[in-house]
Amino acid sequence: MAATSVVVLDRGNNTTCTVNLFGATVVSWRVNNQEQLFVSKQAVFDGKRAIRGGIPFVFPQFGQWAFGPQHGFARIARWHVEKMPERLPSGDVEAVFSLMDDDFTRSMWHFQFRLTYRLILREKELHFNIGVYNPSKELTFSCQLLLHTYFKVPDVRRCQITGMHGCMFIDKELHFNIGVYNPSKELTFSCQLLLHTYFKVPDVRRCQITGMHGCMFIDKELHFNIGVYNPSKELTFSCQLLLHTYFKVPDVRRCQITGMHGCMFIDKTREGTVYQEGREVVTISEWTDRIYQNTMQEHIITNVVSGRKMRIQKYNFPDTVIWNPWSEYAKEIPDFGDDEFPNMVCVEAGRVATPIVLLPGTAFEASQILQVM
Ligand SMILES: O=P(O)(O)OC[C@H]1O[C@@H](O)[C@H](O)[C@@H](O)[C@@H]1O
Repeated sequence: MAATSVVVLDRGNNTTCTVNLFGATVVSWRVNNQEQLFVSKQAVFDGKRAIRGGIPFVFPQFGQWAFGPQHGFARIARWHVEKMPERLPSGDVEAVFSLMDDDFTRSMWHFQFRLTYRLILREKELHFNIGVYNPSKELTFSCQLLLHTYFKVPDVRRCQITGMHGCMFIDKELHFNIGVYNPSKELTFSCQLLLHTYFKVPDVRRCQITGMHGCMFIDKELHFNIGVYNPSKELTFSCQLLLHTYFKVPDVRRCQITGMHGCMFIDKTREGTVYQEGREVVTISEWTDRIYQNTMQEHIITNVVSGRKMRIQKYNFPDTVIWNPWSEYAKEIPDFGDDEFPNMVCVEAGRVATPIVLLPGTAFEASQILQVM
């Protein structure tokens, strides 16, 4: 498969959605031949760098990451086509993409995971359904335990043992069944261990003990340090998820964005200071990089392509990031034109402020609907 393989959902009437399998990046969404998404003229399609525009898929990390690239690996990983575009009885077109852990993802993040990304192209809408699964198996164990005690008796033929009357038995040994319960949620434990041996000596004042010369000591007991190793891997993972949507707009200075009023936001242009949004609508007239928390389920962006409105509806995506690099920061982005900033705004639905925690065998689902109004 070439680095830039694409899958096209075609609903007819020049309404299409194009997905590049590199990152499952939606690189185009045309409604009646009108492109709704911004892709930079300087975007690079080399199968290495994240595509600058469209809808990159941010997972498992939003922002800088100590273990891998900014915004995680999903946007630079090769996704699979789970279901090729198919026309539904409604006339809408559906396609499903997926990403699972492999050597590439495990080189940064050792967890097993599976992402499914279902897109449905409707007449004026694009639907996104995302599933994040943790397929790891539980670490609960079952076991048997027995104290195999040998009692000393003068003659076993003269012993009598009570307590078994009426019990079923399957062999000739005497089993003590003892329940063992593993109450752990966390898999990693820390503990201390000590063999508290009482040596019998005639007079402790005459004993000499070697082997401590030069050692630090904290009390008067003799400690034997024994390493204990828990070989289980962590199976529960936490992650962040975000659809980094670049909307195409004729002039970002004329856009208004609803749904943030009263929300707290982290302002990344002001060293992460937290503020509360006092405006009914957010407007953009400078470098903007904000993580709004617990935003409304719906945002409306005014003055997008052809002066229309764009509605964003989101489910299980509590946060909304708003980003525009403006002229000063645009210059620092190699795959973004210096003069392109007025023609885009990123309004990104996600779950980033508090991470998603997935125990083995559990799933998280979220969705977004974009609608041209
Ligand atoms: O250049 P990247 O990695 O695609 O990121 C673009 C922007 O993405 C936004 O989501 C972040 O809030 C910004 O801080 C970041 O600059």
